[in-house]
Parts: sequence; C-alpha cells; structure tokens
Amino acid sequence: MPKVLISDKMDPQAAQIFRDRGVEVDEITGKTPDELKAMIGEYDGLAIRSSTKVTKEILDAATNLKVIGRAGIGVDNVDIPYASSKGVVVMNTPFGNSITTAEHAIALMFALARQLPEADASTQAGKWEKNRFMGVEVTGKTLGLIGAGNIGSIVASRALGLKMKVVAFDPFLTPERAVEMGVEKATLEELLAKADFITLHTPLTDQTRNILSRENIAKCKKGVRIINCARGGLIDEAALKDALDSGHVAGAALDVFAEEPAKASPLFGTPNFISTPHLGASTNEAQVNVALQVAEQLSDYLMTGGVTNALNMPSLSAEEAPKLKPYMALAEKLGSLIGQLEGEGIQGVSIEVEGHAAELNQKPITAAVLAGLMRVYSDTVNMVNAPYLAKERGLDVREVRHDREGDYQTLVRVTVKGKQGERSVAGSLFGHAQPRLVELYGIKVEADLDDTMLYIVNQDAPGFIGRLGTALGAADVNIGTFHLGRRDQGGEAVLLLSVDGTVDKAVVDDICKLSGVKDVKLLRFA
Ligand SMILES: NC(=O)c1ccc[n+]([C@@H]2O[C@H](COP(=O)([O-])OP(=O)(O)OC[C@H]3O[C@@H](n4cnc5c(N)ncnc54)[C@H](O)[C@@H]3O)[C@@H](O)[C@H]2O)c1
Ligand SMILES: O=C(O)[C@H](O)COP(=O)(O)O
Repeated sequence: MPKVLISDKMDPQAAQIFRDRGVEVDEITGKTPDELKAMIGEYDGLAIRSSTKVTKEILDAATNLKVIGRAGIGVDNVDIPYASSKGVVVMNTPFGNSITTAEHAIALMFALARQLPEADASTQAGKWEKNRFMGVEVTGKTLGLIGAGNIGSIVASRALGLKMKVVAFDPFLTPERAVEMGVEKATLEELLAKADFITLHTPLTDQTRNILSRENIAKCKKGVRIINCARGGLIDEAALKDALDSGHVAGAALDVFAEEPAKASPLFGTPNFISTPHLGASTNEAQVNVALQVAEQLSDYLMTGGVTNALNMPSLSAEEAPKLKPYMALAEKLGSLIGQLEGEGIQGVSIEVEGHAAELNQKPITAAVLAGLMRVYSDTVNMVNAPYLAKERGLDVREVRHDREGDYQTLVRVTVKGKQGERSVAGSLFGHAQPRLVELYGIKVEADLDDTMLYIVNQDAPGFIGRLGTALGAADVNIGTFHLGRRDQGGEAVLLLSVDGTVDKAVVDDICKLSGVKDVKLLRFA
C-alpha cells in the first residue's frame, strides 16, 4: 500500500480521501528540515502547502518518493529541476484557490482606499478620529494589473464590476484575450504611469523578481497604492518603505514577503502599510478545494498512474492510464532494446505510432521510450526524468503520428540515429495487452522481450542452430523461447532467445566464436 505524508496544515478531507482510495497517510506538520529529512524516506507521496521546503537535501533523503502534490498554486518551495532529475513528479492545484486569492487582493485594495486597519485600531482604542481617516473612491480609478493569468483575470473582472478601468501588463496576454477580459493591454511603463492602484499576480521568476524596483516605483503616479498577493520578491521592500515614507506611494498592502515567515520588516509600523501573513488562499472554500484536489491527484498517480496538473510530466487521465499502460510497457522495452543494442553514440530518436496507438496521448509513450533508452546510461532513469536527461544530452527527439494502419492494428516504431546510421525496431500489442517485438533492424521477427535474452546475428546457414543449442546446453543455459528472423535466404539472420537465469560472459564469448556469428549481446529487460 503506498504511503503519503501530509506535512503542512490541510483540510482533514485530504487524509480521508487518501484512506478511501487505499493510500496510507500520516499527517505530521510543523517539522524542521532535519526532522523531515529523517522521516521522508518511508513515503511514496508528499502533500504540502507553502511551508514545507522541498530542497535537494530533502529529495536526496526521499529514497521512495514518487510524487509531490502542492495543495495550492505556487511551487517555488519545491526544487522542481532536482525533483525531475530524481524522477519525482511534482503536481499543483492551479485553480482551487484563485477566486479566494483574487478576493483577498480586492479586500486589500478597499482596506488601502479607506485605511480600514488603522481606522479600526484607532476606534477600538477609544479615539473616534473621524477627521483623521479620509479615503478615496475606487470607482473611475485605474487598476494596473501586473500578470493577467488565472488570478489576475478574476481580479480584473471584479474591478470592472466596481466600475474601475483596468490596464494590464503581461507579455503573454494576447490582444484578443485583453478585449475578451475588457482590459487595456499596456507596457509596464504605460501601466506605471497610469495606475492609481497596482496589483501583482505573476509568479516569481528571474524576469519578475523586483519588477517593482526602486526605479519602477519612482515611475509610478504619485499617490499610487500597491497590493501584492502573489509572491514576495516582486517588490523591492526597502524602496517601498522609502516611497511610503516620502508619500510617493500613498499605501501598500502585502500578503507576501521576500522572506517568510516575515516576523520583522522595516515596513512594519509604517503608516498606510497593511500586511497579512500569506493569507491569500486561506478561506474554507479554497482550502477544501485544494485539499480534495491534491489528495485525488496524488492517489490517482500512486494507485493508477494517472497524472493531472504535473509541472514536470505530461498529463495522463485516470481513464487514459490503463489504456496506455501496455503501450508504455511496450515503448519502454523497445527503447531499452535499441538502447542496449546501439550503446553509446545515439544522437537522435524518433518515435512513430500508427493504427490504434496513433489515437492515444503520445507524450507518455515517448517518455517511456526515452526511459528505456536512457536506462542504458543510468539505472535511476524513469519516465519523469528521462525527457530532461534526453534534453540535457542534446538528444534530438521526434514524435510522428501516422493515421494509416499497416500490417498491424497498432504499432510503435523507435528509430535511432547512432554510429551506424538510422536503425529501427518496432513492436505491437497482442491480445491488446501483451507487448511484442515485430521488427528488428528491418528484419521481421516476432518475440516477447523477456527478462534475459540473447541477441545473435549470424550468417543464415544449415547447422547453426544445432551448434548454438549444443554450446548453450554445455554451459547449462536453458532456453525459454526462441525467435528467428532473416533478411533473405542465406543472408543475415537474427536470433532472439529468452533464457532462464543469467548467462556468463564466458558463454557469450564462446557463442561469438561459433562459425558464422557476427554479433552477440546479452539483453536485460527486467
Ligand atoms: N497569496 C497567496 O496566498 C497566493 C494564492 C494563490 C496564488 N498565489 C500566487 O499568485 C501568482 C499568480 O497565480 P495565478 O494562478 O494567477 O498564475 P497564472 O500562471 O495563472 O498567471 C500568472 C501570469 O503571470 C504572467 N507573467 C509571467 N511572467 C510575467 C512577467 N515577466 N511580467 C508580467 N506578467 C508575467 C503569466 O503570463 C501569467 O499570465 C502566483 O505567484 C501564485 O503562486 C498566491
Ligand atoms: O501559491 C499558493 O497557492 C499560495 O501561495 C497559497 O499558499 P498556502 O497554501 O501556503 O496558503
């Protein structure tokens, strides 16, 4: 039974879903990195929010980990490249808390417009300072939206409902989408010059880090109010403090900080500065959404192989997974076969599907071929890290889909470009589920690729099979299955034998010495 650790505070329904789906679950929150490191080795899955930092050290200690699920959107607390290199799938729940976070941004905008936290504190202190708190209306004002994705577009729709004008800066926002959203597409400079309120909704990347830098804050309209419910690090906090002190910025509300938990900040105590402790996603509704989603996604992956919302692997629905499973087994065996036969020096690989295989999601088939192929170089390769390793090695990967149906109802062909030019192997499924090799380097040969096999190329001539059988018998090697194919009569022939147990190198060397033998390789598919 797979085992999952929930390491951050999550709605209890998550744990219930894991149990209902046959996954063992422990809920242990608030652990230090060292404590997490000590316990992570026993888990197949890890469910987190933003508090748990999944670093290289944690991933190195996570020897059984297959999947990390983020109950929320931002995954900057997970070292995704390293998780990928370790073959760990990373998933998030990209929509579950979007409305809630957009509402928090709007709430902070109103709190800034009417100085609500300060007015509240003053009133509860018995001061009744009616004349101290003069606000501004939002109606008719311009909201500058930096980042117009899921949350940004919800904020825009709410702001339009409040009769604001919305200008948006997002390099990936098309003019058509801007029209559909009812916003004006702008450059960052234009936005800074026009906005009365600015709200940030981008991830933290090298391009967005300090997007509101000292220089850009200076370019803002005097009296601008700034809201950040996205990620700390998008604003230069020291420059923001100076701009609040000088009055250039009339107010700022931060839900997120460059360093969290933010227990001290020069901004704390600054007039017209409001802060919340990363509460953007904290509503009952959003927390139920993300907890249910993450538990369903992780259970699907661990129990059926279904992949949803993964950041480092193609999606594969729980319905698709069982259909693709035999294809992935076939693809992995074909990749492994050609990888073992070719050895070093592969520069490119093309994966062709035809017939029934062409109706399926090809990405997992490609990932499985690459996993089989790359395992020749490293035994820690799996479907998650194989595409990354292939890219790292500069392997040219092509996918081809043929609508035609050939000799087989379904076919996967793997062609590699290596030291000997282009060579291919092809396989099909028998009885809808049994992977079988049907072609090897242009020679028709039907073979199940069993755990241990001998590949022999010889000159087609009478008596060879007898001599081979005698040599194997003398070495006490039992033949399981025997498959023969040849290019033409008297030409090159290929033999694939499955054998019980293993075969010593000395036996392989003896077979090499038999008359007519051109090549012998011991293959493993376990
Ligand atoms: N405070 C919270 O609790 C909370 C809750 C949920 C999400 N978030 C954060 O909010 C942010 C936005 O989430 P989302 O779901 O809308 O993400 P999203 O991916 O749907 O949207 C992000 C948008 O940013 C845009 N973008 C990327 N680079 C940009 C750049 N250089 N300049 C301008 N725009 C750029 C993208 O094109 C995209 O449209 C994320 O950082 C997420 O982690 C915070
Ligand atoms: O990216 C997110 O989803 C938010 O930052 C929410 O973080 P949290 O789950 O820690 O509240």
